[in-house]
Amino acid sequence: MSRLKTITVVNVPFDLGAGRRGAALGPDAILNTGLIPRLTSLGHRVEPIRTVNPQNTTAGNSVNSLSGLLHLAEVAATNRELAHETAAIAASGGFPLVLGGDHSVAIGTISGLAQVHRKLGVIWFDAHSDLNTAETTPSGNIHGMSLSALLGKGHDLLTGLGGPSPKLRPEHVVLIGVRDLDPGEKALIAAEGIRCFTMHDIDRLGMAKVMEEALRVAGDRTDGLHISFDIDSVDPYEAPGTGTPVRGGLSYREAHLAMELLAESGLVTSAELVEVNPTLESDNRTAKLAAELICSLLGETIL
Ligand SMILES: NC(=[NH2+])NCCC[C@H](N)C(=O)O
Ligand SMILES: [Mn+2]
Ligand SMILES: [Mn+2]
Repeated sequence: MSRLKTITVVNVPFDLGAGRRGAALGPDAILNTGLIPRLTSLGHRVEPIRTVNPQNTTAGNSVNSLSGLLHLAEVAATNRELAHETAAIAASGGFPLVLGGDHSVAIGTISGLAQVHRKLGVIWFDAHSDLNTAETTPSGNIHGMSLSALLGKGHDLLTGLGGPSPKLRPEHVVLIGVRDLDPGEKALIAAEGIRCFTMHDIDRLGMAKVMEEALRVAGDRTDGLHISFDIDSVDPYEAPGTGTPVRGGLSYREAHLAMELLAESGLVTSAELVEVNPTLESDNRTAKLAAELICSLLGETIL
């Protein structure tokens, strides 16, 4: 696959999947750093931006405490629309670049991609694993349930979105940067045999080795490779503007190295960058980091 891509940015200003508001401002903050001209100067063709128009308001809301899932109707409606976008872009051979929004948008992004890539590999960068279900969630926040939904575990409105469930096979999924797991998530990782590179593994092996193995799991014998990047995988010192920060994360260089190695692999077919919350910082530090990481993923190098 060519290193130069036709990229379509899809904005998803939605944050009802998270426990606090603000990530809906992420797409604008990231774009404001000058991301598009930077991508163009790398040689990519950048199509007009698409924006999913979610019902991102709690007025007349659907907080559904019976199902244990907060704002389920809004999350499902937003992701249905998003799935249409990513499916159409991928089907035309383009590179979908989704800007969230909270991490519940991965449900729509990947459900759309799965319509085109029958054996999609996913590398999921996150402090968390987002493998809760209505039964195991400590919060009710759907951004903590997106990966389990894609693996076919959870509410029908989420698992069945945009095509048959499951969207992903556990053997094609890799988690990187993990350091905060709920008990039910640990059980699911073990039961499904999901490859999980925790911060401990990154400390021991180094990021280069971790990426080599991650690419083998998600990049070999798959027909597409998606990068789902939760900015809270990076240490809060570098990425303070996010809703659920956890100490002890990826360093600035570890995060960039991971993106550079993915670019070198030539295997990546789509990406999303989520959980940037500009209301939690004053200097746009986290949005700038997000834009930089996207550029590294899409071929920017130091030399
Ligand atoms: N995408 C995220 N930032 N997820 C955070 C999830 C936190 C916690 N595990 C929960 O389920 O509520
Ligand atoms: Mn996440
Ligand atoms: Mn997270």
